[in-house]
Formats: sequence, structure tokens, C-alpha cells
Amino acid sequence: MRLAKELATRVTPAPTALCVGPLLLVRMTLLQIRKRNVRCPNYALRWRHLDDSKCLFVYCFCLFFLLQVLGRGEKWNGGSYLSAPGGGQKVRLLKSALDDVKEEDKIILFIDSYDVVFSSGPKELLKKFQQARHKVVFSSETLIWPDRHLEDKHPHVREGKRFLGAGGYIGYASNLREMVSDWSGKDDDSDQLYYTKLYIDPEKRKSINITLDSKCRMFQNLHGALDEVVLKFEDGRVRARNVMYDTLPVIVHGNGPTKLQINYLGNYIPKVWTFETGCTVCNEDLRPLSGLKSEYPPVVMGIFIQQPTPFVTVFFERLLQLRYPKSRLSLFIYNQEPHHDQHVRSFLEDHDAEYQAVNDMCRADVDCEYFFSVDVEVVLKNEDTLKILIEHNKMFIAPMMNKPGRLWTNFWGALSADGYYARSEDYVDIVQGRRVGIWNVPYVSLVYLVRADVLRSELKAADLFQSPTLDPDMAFCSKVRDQGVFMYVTNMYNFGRVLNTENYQTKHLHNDLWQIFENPVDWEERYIHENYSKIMKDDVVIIVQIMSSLRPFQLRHLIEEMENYGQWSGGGNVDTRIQGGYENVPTIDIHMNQINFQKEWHKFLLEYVAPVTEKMFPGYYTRAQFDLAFVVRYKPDEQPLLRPHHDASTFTINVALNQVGVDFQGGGSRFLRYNCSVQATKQGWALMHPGRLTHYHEGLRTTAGTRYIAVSFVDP
Ligand SMILES: O=C(O)CCC(=O)C(=O)O
Ligand SMILES: [Fe+2]
Repeated sequence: MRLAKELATRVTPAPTALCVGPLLLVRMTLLQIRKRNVRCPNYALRWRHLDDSKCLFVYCFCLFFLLQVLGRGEKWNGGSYLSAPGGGQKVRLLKSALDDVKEEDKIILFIDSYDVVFSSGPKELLKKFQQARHKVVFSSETLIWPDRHLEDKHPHVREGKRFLGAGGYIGYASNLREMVSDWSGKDDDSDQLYYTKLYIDPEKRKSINITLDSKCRMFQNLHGALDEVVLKFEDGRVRARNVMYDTLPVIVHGNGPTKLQINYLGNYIPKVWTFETGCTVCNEDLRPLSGLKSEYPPVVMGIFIQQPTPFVTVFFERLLQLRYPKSRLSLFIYNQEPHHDQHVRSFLEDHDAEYQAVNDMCRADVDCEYFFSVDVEVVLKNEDTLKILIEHNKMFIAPMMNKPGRLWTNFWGALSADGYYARSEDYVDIVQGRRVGIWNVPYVSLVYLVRADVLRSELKAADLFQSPTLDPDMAFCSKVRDQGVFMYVTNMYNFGRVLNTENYQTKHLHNDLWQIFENPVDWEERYIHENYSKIMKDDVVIIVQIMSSLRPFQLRHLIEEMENYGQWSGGGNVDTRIQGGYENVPTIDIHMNQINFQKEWHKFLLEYVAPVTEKMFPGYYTRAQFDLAFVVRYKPDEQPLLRPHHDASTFTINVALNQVGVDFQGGGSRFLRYNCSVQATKQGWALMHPGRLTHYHEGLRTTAGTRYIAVSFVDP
């Protein structure tokens, strides 16, 4: 509950009256059409408003139309698509706009704008209008609305949709004037009902000369027709295709509850993203950040720790690497996992002074232009992430992050009917980078940048609790969407990845050591030497010493883990490790299986040591089997050395866990037959040698300090 509340505060501005249905009146004459392809910067016309009193309509302005936005700046009183029928305001606005139209034969296209996408231009539209051989053509609908009792009164059509949609129509000025002349309704009366009544009245229908675009040649209303519409990629452009009637509608309308689908189509149509060009809008309307630190917008970064998460210390190390002036970055750390208290505390102790700590997210009293929300399981590999996101200049944008080798990401391409995950057709292509761009999506989690106005303006925390079934991220996204704010995700850069938090055990001292299965990429970055893969590639194998193993700094994890376990044994006891009649030479040690690390250690041997074996001993293939793998401790006053012996192995690897000359003096392995001593194995390097016969060997005396080695008898 505490978490839910905290999340609620983090995500909730208060609701405002919805401004639905600004409209767009397009007056066209053939003369005004220029021979130019349709190209508007943003075909999904959508309003955004940040203040209750007036709606700011963001609309597309195409130069070749004479385009008039009706109701711009005026408060919308026409209802919402979620509530009762409305839309009368549109008729009133049209009626008065028509007063200014002098030419009776002017062709006027009337469409809703905020949920409409043009997929082609006026030339095609006019041609199709003329082919319809009527003076007024309305868009058609599958579903009858708002009055289904009128169904029988509708004329039958041979093929196609029978009902009228008021969201789009085209006609001559004089006929439209006749059509709206009788309007005396209120702003929240239904425009659709008004037009429907004219249409089903045979006389009116005839005198105004109305028909329906039944087969969606001009207008596609998506409500009730989602299955009929697919994207059609043409040469350098994208259209919607109605597969039921095999038509290519010019205007696509996300009417009713199909807003997410129109957003989806709007990611492509008409030329937003094409196979030939890739993304054409990704570099528009940018907000370049100059080199001047003072001009970087103030950002509150919220860091959320909601469950035990691996590599939290690495997360904080990365945070320090983020390229953004720290003077412009405030931190809000919300940790609800006691296990991580120490990590947060030690980060703050060391770096508090560099950042501004804040106790709130990005609300009225905090100086911030953006809120950058990052959950701690996000691996921010790209140090420019924040800068890149700000430069995209969106209200809400997230960097795409995925789990390595999986299709799991921090965004959903579509929602199911009940609001959960659904896979969009393009999801896999976006995740795998075959389609690159900025995508308007219905759901984002884990990491995103949101403009402070979005958080400040609206949602009330209490609203979230009205749907206790919805998880906080889902509730947050739906609130953002309800504000008319598009949520974008970009895969234009490689930003990083998301950790797997499943099965993360916190019972060890250094739990990250156990993450080789769950988070192999992060495990490798943390524990394997950065030159490992280079050495494997370059085919450089130094005869005795091979760099194979753990990053020197992190080796203390294994030592500390053993010391923490504490039950060193061996020494005087009988040790079963030597078989076959050789003398027992037990060491003071702790076995990997004693700390439940044998599976992980095997994986490590298999992944990182076996390939080296194949270079060292050509023709010998190992599956890195072992019965015995352990950490040995040598001390002058405990066990200082190991007498000559053979190992119960085909080959042995012996990793130096700490530093000769610093942590201890002396030590090393001596091979008696060759009188060869390896006495200064660098920390993190492994000695690899055959176990029997030819490599009779001993452990040399440790004269001061404590020497630790990790020994594995491979292929016993
Ligand atoms: O001390 C060394 O380096 C040799 C250890 C060894 O041979 C063993 O543990 O079997
Ligand atoms: Fe040995």
C-alpha cells in the first residue's frame, strides 16, 4: 500500500475537463491544389491543453489547402466520446463559418481533427468525391449511433456500411448550408443524430443530395472496423488499406475508443516512417542543448527501488557517469526495499553535495522542467540518455530498453481489450531495431522523461485508487493518455537494458556474484576482465598465465563471501580430493558448494575457461566438469604451504584472488619436474596446468599476510 501511495504521488496530476473534438474545416478548390505530395509534419492532429479555460489545438497546416480550424481557442462543450452523444458545437461552428463562404460551388471538407490522419492528398479526395456523384458525401459507420431505433429507416446499401458518421464529410458549400440551416440545437446535442435524421428522411436526402461513403474510399472510421484496416506500405509512403472493400481511404479517423489505433497508424501514415526513408520526423522540432551548462533545463531525477535488485551499486556508479550538469539535476530517491538502504546511504554519503536532493518529484514548489523517472533495474548504458531525450522535445518520451536476448521491453505497442499487454504488429521489428524511430505507444514503464507541466497540471493521487486493479504504471499511463499527451518511445539509440530481478536472492554478502544465469551480460561486465574477449579474439595465450578470469577489484567479493561463511576446514583432516593412492594433501579451504556457488562456478568455467582450454590444449574439449572447486587460504601461522602432490583432475585452474607483495609475501606453485615456479600470478589471472603425472607440484610457502586462491579440479 505504501508503495502504491508513493507511486500515486509520483504519477498523478489532476483531471481536467476533456476537450474533445476540435474540428477542422478544409475548404478546397481545384485551383488551390498544388502538385505536391501531401506532407504535414504531424499527421495525427491532436490537441494538447495545459490549462482548463481554453483548449490549445495543435493542428496540421497544409499549405495547399485553405485550412480553417474551427473552435480554436474556444472551450469545448460538445461532450466526450466516452460519455453521452454530443458534438452539436461542431454544427454551430460550421454554420457560422459557412456565412463567410461566398462561392456556392466551393467544395468543403469537414473533419474532426485531433484524431484524424490524412493518408493522401486533396487531388485523390476530389476525384473520389466527383466519382460519388452526389453533392454531399458522409463517412460511413459499421455501428449505428446514437439512436439504434433508427436502424430500419436507413436505406440499404448493396455493399458496405449503412450508417452515417458525422466525423467527416465533404460537399458543396450551398448544399452544406442547406444541411445545417435548420440547426438550432445545443452544443452538447448530437451532431450525428441531426445529420442522421436528414439522411434517413428521403426528401431531405434527395434535396441536399446526401450519400454515404459506404466502402470507405474517402473516409475510414476506425470504430467497429479495426479488423478491416491494415497499413499498406507503398513506394516511400504509407496508407491505410481497407481489406474488406479493398479501398484506400484518404482520411482515417480514430473515432470513439480507437485512439490508440489512430496513434499506431499515425506512426507511419503518410510518410512518418517508411521502409525507404526510415523515420522522417525524428529530427524535427528538436530542442538542441547548447554547451552552456546554465541553459540545461533543471531536471528532477526520480530513482525508484521497489524490490531487491541486482547490481544496485553499479546503478549508482553509472548514475555518476550520466553526462548532464549535476548542478541542474536534483535527485529524489525512493527506496522501499530495506535490503538496499545501505547502498542508497553510501551513495548519498559520498555524493550528496554534488546533486541537489529533493523530497518531492517535480511538483509546483520544486524547480524543474522535467521529471526523469528511472527504476533501479534499468541499466543506463548510454551516458547521454537524458540529454538525448530532452533534445527530442516531447511532453513524454522514454528510451527503449530491453532484456538481453528477450523480446521484453519497457513499452507496449498495443493494449488488449482489458488494458493489458497486447503485441502490435510492429513490436518485434521495433525491439530488434529493424524499424528505428520515435513511436507513439500506449504504455511505457521503468524509465521515461516527462515534462513537469504534465505532472503538475492534472492527476490527483486519489484517482489512482479508483481502479485498485490497475497497477500503478498502467494507471499512470492511462492518466497521461487521458490528458491528451502522447507517450513516445525511441529506439534511435542504444540506451541500455533492463535487469532481470526474478529469483534474486539476498541471503549472501555479495549477491551479484550469483547473477551469472539471471543477468549474464551484467555479470560479465562486473566480474570478467574487460580484455577477456580481446584476448580470446587475438589468439594471444600466454603459455602459463592466462588472463581468464575475474576482475581484480571484484575478486574480494569471493574472498569476503568465504570469510563471511567462515568454516574453513581441511588442514589436518582427511581430504578426499586426492584419489588413486597419492598422499592426501588437504588445504585450509571452503568449497564452492558450501556457499551454494557450484552451479554458478560451473557456468563460469564453461563460459570463460573452457574456451581457453581449447587454445591451450588443442584437441582437448572439456565440459568443465568438477567435483572439487574451492578457495584456499594460506597464512604463515595457519597453513603456509602445500606439499608436492598430483591433483585429481585432467587440468587444474588456480586463480589468484589477491595480490602478492601487497596482501601477502611468498606463495606460488612449483612444478617439480621442470623446477618451474610461478610465483607472481597477477591478481585475477589464472594458472592452468595438467593435474597428474607430468605436473607433480607443490604450493610454496606464504611468509606473511594471507594468500587466497580459487582452485578447480576440472574433469577429474
Ligand atoms: O598454492 C598453490 O598455488 C597450489 C595449490 C594446489 O596445488 C592445490 O590446491 O591443489
Ligand atoms: Fe594441486
